[in-house]
Amino acid sequence: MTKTIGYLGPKGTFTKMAVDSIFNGEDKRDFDTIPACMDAVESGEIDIAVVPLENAIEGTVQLTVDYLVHQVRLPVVAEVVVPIQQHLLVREDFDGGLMDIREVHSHTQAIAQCHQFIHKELANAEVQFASSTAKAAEIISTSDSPIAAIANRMAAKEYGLQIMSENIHDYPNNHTRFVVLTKNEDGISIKHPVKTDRTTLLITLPSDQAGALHQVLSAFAWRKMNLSKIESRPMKTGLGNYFFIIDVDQPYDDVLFPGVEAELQALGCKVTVLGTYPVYQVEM
Ligand SMILES: O=C(O)C(=O)C[C@]1(C(=O)O)C=C[C@@H](O)C=C1
Repeated sequence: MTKTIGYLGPKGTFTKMAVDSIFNGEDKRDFDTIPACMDAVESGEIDIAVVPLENAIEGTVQLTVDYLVHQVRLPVVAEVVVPIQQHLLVREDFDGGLMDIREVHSHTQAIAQCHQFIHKELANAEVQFASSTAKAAEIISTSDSPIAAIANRMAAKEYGLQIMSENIHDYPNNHTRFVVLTKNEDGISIKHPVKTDRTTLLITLPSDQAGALHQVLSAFAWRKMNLSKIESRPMKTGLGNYFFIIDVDQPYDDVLFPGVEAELQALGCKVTVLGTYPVYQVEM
């Protein structure tokens, strides 16, 4: 049966690029926000959501992580890493220079990835946040004011815009990790070589215990389990209360992971497995 896949729209977002790079003919539906996309999987309206999780320049997409942890606990079943190239787009009929641009529109993550360019090259432009990079492109395509969007090449095509400056992200090695969320992974087939396998854990420490984080990390260290990310986020229950998200670069197994979980539980930690999944790397 055809699966329905939700993504942050409209057409031309980086998330849509991520979806197209791993899924072929499925039914693809765009949503206005990342939470709306995840809610639609939770309610059963769609089968799969693909959402951004982390960017190499700007770090964690906090909205995704917080919504996943606090609102809808959907299993992560795959990850796709996509190269991100940000371009400055203007209407075809714009014939001014960079200093003539009065507003620059984009998603918060894209604005953050291009801070230096905006600061140095767009000194007369006011930053306007949009719900996605493609939404920003759509907005500027309908305005005859001297305004620009930061978005990708697909958005330029989709909304009939010209690329005024290419690759304006502040650091060249720009990639975003997207995760595939679903309640039922049966029938999902991704035809792409798997780069690695990863397991993501959510760990809550016992409150105010000296050396607790050190003990947590030791449980992985002496088993020689490689951690590729550790990040703390507020529990939202009061200042000083945090949980940790830990990425382990190996698939869940029947020996090492249950051992870690038992050890951490004995320390008073709460451990939840958010997913164990293949990671796909897309080249553009
Ligand atoms: O606005 C988009 O195009 C998105 O798909 C969202 C998003 C993000 O939230 O990180 C995805 C990848 C890029 O890092 C910039 C924006």
